[in-house]
Amino acid sequence: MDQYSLVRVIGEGSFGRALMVRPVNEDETFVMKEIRLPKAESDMRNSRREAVLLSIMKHPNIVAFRESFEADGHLFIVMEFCSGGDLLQRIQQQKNVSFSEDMILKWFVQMCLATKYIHDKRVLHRDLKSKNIFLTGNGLVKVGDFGSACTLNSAKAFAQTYVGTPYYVSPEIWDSKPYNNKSDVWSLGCVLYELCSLRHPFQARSWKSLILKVCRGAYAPLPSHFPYELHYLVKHMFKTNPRDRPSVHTILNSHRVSRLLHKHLTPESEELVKKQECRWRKEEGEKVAVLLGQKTLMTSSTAEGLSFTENNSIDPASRKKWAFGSCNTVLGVLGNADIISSDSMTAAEESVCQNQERRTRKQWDKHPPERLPSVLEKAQLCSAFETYTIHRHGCESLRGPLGSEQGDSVDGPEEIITDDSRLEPRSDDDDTDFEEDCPYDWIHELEKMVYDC
Ligand SMILES: Nc1ncnc2c1ncn2[C@@H]1O[C@H](COP(=O)(O)OP(=O)(O)OP(=O)(O)O)[C@@H](O)[C@H]1O
Repeated sequence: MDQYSLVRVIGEGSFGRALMVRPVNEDETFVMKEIRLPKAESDMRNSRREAVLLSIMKHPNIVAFRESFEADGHLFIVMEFCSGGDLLQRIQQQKNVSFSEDMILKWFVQMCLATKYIHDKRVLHRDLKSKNIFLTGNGLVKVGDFGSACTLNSAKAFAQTYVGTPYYVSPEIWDSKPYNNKSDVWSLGCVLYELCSLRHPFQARSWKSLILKVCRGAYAPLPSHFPYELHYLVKHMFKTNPRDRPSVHTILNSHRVSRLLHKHLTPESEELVKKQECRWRKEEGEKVAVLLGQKTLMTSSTAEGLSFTENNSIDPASRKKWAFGSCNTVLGVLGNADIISSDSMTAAEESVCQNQERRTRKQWDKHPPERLPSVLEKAQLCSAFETYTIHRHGCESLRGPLGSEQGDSVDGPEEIITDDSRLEPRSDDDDTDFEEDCPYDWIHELEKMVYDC
């Protein structure tokens, strides 16, 4: 700690603080994340995971790790400082002036390269959003915040809770299916959409409306001046069935947009793409797993059922298969649920609730989706989930990070297109090449949030 001097506090997250620091005798500044370490050993391992995962990510489009250490009950992670701030801030600075197509593609291709690198290591980021994507002084994109990331087949990941940021969460998560590489693609699609339209694709006034829009893949079309390839890409990234969504590898290599993206590669990125040609290698995943103290790795996502071996790891032969179709259960339940209006919330309820306590994740009860309407009716728009970011001012409606001052008028049907073909399953199993061990019981977490707040 003594080897760094504090320049300023950059911000505060649910975990602790982010500080700008300068090493003694050096000119360069860094970001130091100060994370309160929980007392329980298992929770401590979860906190350390961010440092471990960041330390193995060496890519020009991922925030560079410098070192990590522990002192006074805190974990400190020192990393590259991105002086251009995060993409959310950058979008907000635009004040409704569109980014150029060139700028969007230049940024997007870098996000894809970073995500491909992460996926090739058999890691899922699980919290890709404009707030977690940074810009350097010379305009390079850096993906950061591995606080929610996980590897495969980990009993620890199983014991840990995650929901993500609701505005970026894919339909399969709302439908309690496993998080997979395509869930990250969905979130990337949200970021791409934000860059193109300066608003979030799934703005809503209520939880119900948000989840329905996400599960139907219903979004307002991109501004028409964008090229056909971008419209086409967004449409595919928002396919409700993850099997129909392209992987990042496909987006970069064999999608209709790939050629356009390749035109926007920097010379360094071009080199990288050449090197990255080969897809994930088993040894890479094994290295990550070993680092995290895990024993085995999953290699397939196609076996039926799901069961645990005696040592609580998942039996590879029992991996769950995707159900065909999209989240009809959740949609069905929500379709009959009362509209939950955020207007009924009090100011106190809107304040950010930080639920530090993590408990072992529970499995679904017998009829999980039926719990949804009753839980959501009581749910407040507060961030019991660490990365949940919904800002609300005054007494207007629920708004996402990019919500306009006037509040949304997007709940009405007029602007929304729903492409029924997206609900049709298309077998593309090869491309959904890995997923998380087991779906989260996010409703349980929601219940905790409702009753603990
Ligand atoms: N490497 C970085 N370079 C520049 N700014 C950073 C960097 N990492 C984080 N920040 C900034 O520091 C602030 C705190 O970020 P951090 O990711 O630690 O928490 P958060 O995203 O605000 O909250 P949470 O992680 O709980 O969702 C944010 O304003 C973020 O933009």
